[in-house]
Amino acid sequence: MLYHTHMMRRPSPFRQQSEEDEDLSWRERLVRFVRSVPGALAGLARSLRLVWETNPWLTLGLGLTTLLLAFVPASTIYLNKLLLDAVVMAIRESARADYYLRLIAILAGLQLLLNLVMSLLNTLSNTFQQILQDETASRVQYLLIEHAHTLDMAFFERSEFYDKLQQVQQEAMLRPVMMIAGTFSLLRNALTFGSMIVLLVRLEWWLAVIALVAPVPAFIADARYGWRGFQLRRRQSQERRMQAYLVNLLTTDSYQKEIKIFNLGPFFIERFKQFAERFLSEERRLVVRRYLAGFGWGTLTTLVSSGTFLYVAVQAVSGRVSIGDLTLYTQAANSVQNNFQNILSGFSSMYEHNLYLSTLFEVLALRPEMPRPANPVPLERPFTRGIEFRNVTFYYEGRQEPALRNVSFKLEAGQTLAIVGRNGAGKTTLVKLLARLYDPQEGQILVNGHDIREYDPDELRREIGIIFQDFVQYQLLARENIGIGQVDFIEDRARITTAAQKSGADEVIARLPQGYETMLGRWFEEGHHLSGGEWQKMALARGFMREAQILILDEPTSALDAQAEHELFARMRELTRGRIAIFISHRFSTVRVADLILVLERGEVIEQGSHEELMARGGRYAELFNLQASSYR
Ligand SMILES: Nc1ncnc2c1ncn2[C@@H]1O[C@H](COP(=O)(O)OP(=O)(O)OP(=O)(O)O)[C@@H](O)[C@H]1O
Repeated sequence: MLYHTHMMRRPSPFRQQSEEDEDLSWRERLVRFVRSVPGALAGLARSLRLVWETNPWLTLGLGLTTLLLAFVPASTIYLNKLLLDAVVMAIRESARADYYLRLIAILAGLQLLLNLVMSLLNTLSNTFQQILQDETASRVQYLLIEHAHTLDMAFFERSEFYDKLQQVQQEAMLRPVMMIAGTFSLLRNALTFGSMIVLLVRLEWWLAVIALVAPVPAFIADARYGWRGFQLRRRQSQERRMQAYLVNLLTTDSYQKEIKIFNLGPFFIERFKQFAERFLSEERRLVVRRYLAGFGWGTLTTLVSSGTFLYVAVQAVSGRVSIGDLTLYTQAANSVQNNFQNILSGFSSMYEHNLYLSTLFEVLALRPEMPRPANPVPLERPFTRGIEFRNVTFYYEGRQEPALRNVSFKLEAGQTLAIVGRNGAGKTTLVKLLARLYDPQEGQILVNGHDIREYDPDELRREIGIIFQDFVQYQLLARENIGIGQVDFIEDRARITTAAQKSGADEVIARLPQGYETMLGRWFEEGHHLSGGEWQKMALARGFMREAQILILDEPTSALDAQAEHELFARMRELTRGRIAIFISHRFSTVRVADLILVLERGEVIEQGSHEELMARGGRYAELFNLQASSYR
């Protein structure tokens, strides 16, 4: 439990807000509620647009059936009254029993018809809502991934962004339809309510007033718990993300090896359990309190309706109203109370839906921060002017130390650059900046004579083929694993085969049971597992698939065996002919062939030149080169 207090009591940006909530007076709560109305209406309008765009016909169908249903209860109650009165008359006036029996039969037939219509409308309404719900959830998911795709790299490195995404995925998918269905049923309740009031006022106006007032406290209590529930989820979202991460750790193939060998299973499972216990107990407390409060206030309503019944029954005994009227009045009074309660709780759940939806719309409203040029300079192929970094300094968000400091170098078209340096020196950062995953805070990067900010980022990236050190092992077919290197050519078998030959992946594929049609990875049926080096050859083929002007390989041979590495580098000149090639490597044997070598240390270029120049200089490069060469002797 120590772990709990340490992990969970961490200050959270949302905690303060929710604790303030506990101290609010009724008046302040009312003010907050009234202030939230415009927000809820805006949320309603946005949801309506979303749902309507998903499927206008179903939305219309749901609206129509819901509204038609509004008039069923009053009609049923009125028919009941007529039926009862006819029964009483038939008993009283036995001479005209035949007439009344016929009337009873007609009324009973109408009642049956009404019930059938009601059940049909209910069925349609439920069907429409269910389908609309599924379609909207899928569309929200689609909008989310489509939107996430437009956002800059930096968003994905911010934990608040992940928290919001997580919250949206857990809570916001079904809310738009719930909001709309809630609004329709609100209207429905309002109409039913109106029709009942008409029936009720015929007896005593003040009975209508009592029925109206009784459910108000229950509504306020419910809205308050809705707000608390939302606050709780918000507060927990960091921890819930950690919990999802633990599940992922324990259920994903690539983590299993290490988890088994270090015997981490029980450790992570225990950690998961602690999170779960904490969430469940918080959740339980809230649910119990919410429903107990609902029960308490609901009892008030029940007392009022019993009182009403007693009053009207006494009236019936004294002959002031008929037996039919007695049932009508008691049913209508009940219905008014229920409807009014439904209307109020409808408002409170709309308020709750809106809280979750606002997070969804917040995420969807995020815009990329990296500016795109209004009139981009076209990127000419082939490059004639190479690459230049001019005094580039770059800080990652939230970091005090720059990852790159005042980096300058120049590379001609067709040349090869090698970047060396210790772990964390900034090598990968440098190539990420070249691909404009981030913009540097100072300095300029030029590609083919223009600042890269003048190009359209997508067009720039089309000319860059990168295979990162932590390349992705796509759980897709072998040919797709290569083809996605240039996705518009994914069906081009000749190009895929050529790329595979260049990286040596063709030999790997030749040994696979279905060749290019083999599923890779173990996540899906008949997936085939590859070794680290085999995966790397697939990733390299992906790089060669792309006929980009700049080919960047971040430790491209780290997992290859000595022979494969040698073969690749023996052909590297030919493979990258006419293009700019950039390697990041810790192996000096591969580095020495480069036209230009940059030695990075703590984000700074401390030496640059060809292998011969740097060796002659006798500096850091020469020292590292000799160090590595001696270990091979
Ligand atoms: N996304 C990120 N957010 C914040 N800091 C980062 C991020 N990526 C890298 N860094 C930091 O920037 C510095 C340079 O990292 P970089 O990945 O460029 O090093 P590298 O030279 O490629 O290292 P290696 O040889 O280990 O691959 C490191 O201190 C690292 O912690």
